[in-house]
Amino acid sequence: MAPIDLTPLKTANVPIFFIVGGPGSGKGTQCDKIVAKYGFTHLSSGDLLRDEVASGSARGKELTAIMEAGALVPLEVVLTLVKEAMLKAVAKGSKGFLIDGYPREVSQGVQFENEIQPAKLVLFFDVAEDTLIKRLLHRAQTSGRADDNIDTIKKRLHTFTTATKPVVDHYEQQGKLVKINAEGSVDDIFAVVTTNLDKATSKI
Ligand SMILES: Nc1ncnc2c1ncn2[C@H]1C[C@H](O)[C@@H](COP(=O)(O)OP(=O)(O)O)O1
Ligand SMILES: [Mg+2]
Repeated sequence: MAPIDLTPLKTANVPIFFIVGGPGSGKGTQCDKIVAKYGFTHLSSGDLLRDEVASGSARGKELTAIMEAGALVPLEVVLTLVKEAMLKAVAKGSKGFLIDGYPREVSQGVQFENEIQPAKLVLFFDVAEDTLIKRLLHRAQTSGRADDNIDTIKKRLHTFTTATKPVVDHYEQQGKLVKINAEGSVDDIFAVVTTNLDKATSKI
């Protein structure tokens, strides 16, 4: 496969925020609100993967089996989908990016930042496991997502705890982590989010 030319993305040099949190922690909900207020582009790696599956491509068929097992998709595949989506958005004048659900492992973050550009901040939505399970079972009633069932939820929580917690520690050590208690109401959480984004995006 030919390497992707990332020059337009690097030249745009818009801020990039990683959005991290367990399944059901409210990443999608908060990102919708951030997009409305700041005009950033929200890219959910899970959505990009599900779109690829729905497209029926060969790449999509390989992904189906992995996602149904609640496991992580190979790094190269996710990063390629993210890059393609970022290039499309930059061509349309994107002001910045919310990368939701990525990195899931430290190596994913390192590779992304080496190949594209460093993230400005990492927002971590911190929610207890029993709350996550409650929210996901509730979402399952309307989401139609194959992975919103109790068996897959438990596997995803395990995958999150083992693979993603080190991501949180990694960015904490770099001083880029914003840990947000996300047990409260959507609006209370968003107030904390905006305080941090305003600080990070102010020119002064
Ligand atoms: N602060 C909050 N309080 C209660 N429910 C919330 C919440 N934020 C999100 N939800 C609901 C919406 C969904 O049904 C479910 C999962 O939210 P989501 O935004 O889809 O999470 P994620 O994208 O992190 O998986 O929880
Ligand atoms: Mg989501």
